[in-house]
Amino acid sequence: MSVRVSAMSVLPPVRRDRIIAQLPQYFKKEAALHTKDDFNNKVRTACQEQRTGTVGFKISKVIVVGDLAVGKTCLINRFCKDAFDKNYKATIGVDFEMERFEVLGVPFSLQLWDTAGQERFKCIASTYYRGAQVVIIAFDVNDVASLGHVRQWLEDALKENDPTAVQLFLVGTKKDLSSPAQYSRIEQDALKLAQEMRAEYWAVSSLTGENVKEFFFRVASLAFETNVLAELEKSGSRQIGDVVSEYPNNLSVTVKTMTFVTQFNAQLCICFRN
Ligand SMILES: Nc1nc2c(ncn2[C@@H]2O[C@H](COP(=O)(O)OP(=O)(O)OP(=O)(O)O)[C@@H](O)[C@H]2O)c(=O)[nH]1
Ligand SMILES: [Mg+2]
Repeated sequence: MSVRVSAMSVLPPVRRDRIIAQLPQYFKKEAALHTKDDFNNKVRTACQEQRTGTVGFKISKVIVVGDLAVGKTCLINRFCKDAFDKNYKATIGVDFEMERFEVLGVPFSLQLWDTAGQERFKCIASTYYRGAQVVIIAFDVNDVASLGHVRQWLEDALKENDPTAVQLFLVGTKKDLSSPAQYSRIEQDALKLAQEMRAEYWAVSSLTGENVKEFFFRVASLAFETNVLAELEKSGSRQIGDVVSEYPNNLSVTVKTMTFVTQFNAQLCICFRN
């Protein structure tokens, strides 16, 4: 019995508007994490053949950082709840939302961490930065200073994470408040910064909803693609009998044992349901 089937049957089905079958396109070609038209071929094939290992069970951590009142909470609320609040309520510490997707037929979840931008809450928030696969740095396209602080936010977020493993996004918010001329001026600087940081650039409006869904779909898709590729690399180099994990007390887990544990967990899921 397939482990994937049992896990899916325990959870409610993924919302129909969270199903991703095509790779969502970048916002700006000059500042994209990659510019390919479609998912990596190996990833597509692995999904078709149900060879995605543990990816379907994984939850990828995404942190959203940036100056106070740039619109981090509104961005998450627009996507997760399709809601917008014009009144500012500062985030105290952190908050998080879970979003479940189905990418190329495989379940995939993002845990979206909304952090505080206010200086006095920053030290609480920063303790939650660790273990992020995706870092989203938000700035207000109508506030040059908030763009100027992006590097500091990046530095703080990367202190707690492996800089080579993190996927970075730079997001300009409140696009609805800027005129086309004003916007294109700040966009030039933002694109330059995104290129230097190796981040993918987006501009959104949580008030109108412009680009919000497209943005999060792109985040989910690129995080998923990276996870499947990593999983394929791991399983490609793994042979039956190989030691894949060493515990301090000299207990080692072999590939054979791992398979047994996975099957055992799947059985448990089924017992739990019944
Ligand atoms: N016009 C417009 N206003 C927005 C938009 N996004 C957020 N705002 C407003 O900006 C203010 C701050 O938004 P929040 O989402 O609370 O900001 P935040 O970044 O979470 O702030 P902290 O939690 O303090 O870090 C609120 O009054 C929002 O209504 C937008 O896209 N357009
Ligand atoms: Mg907030």
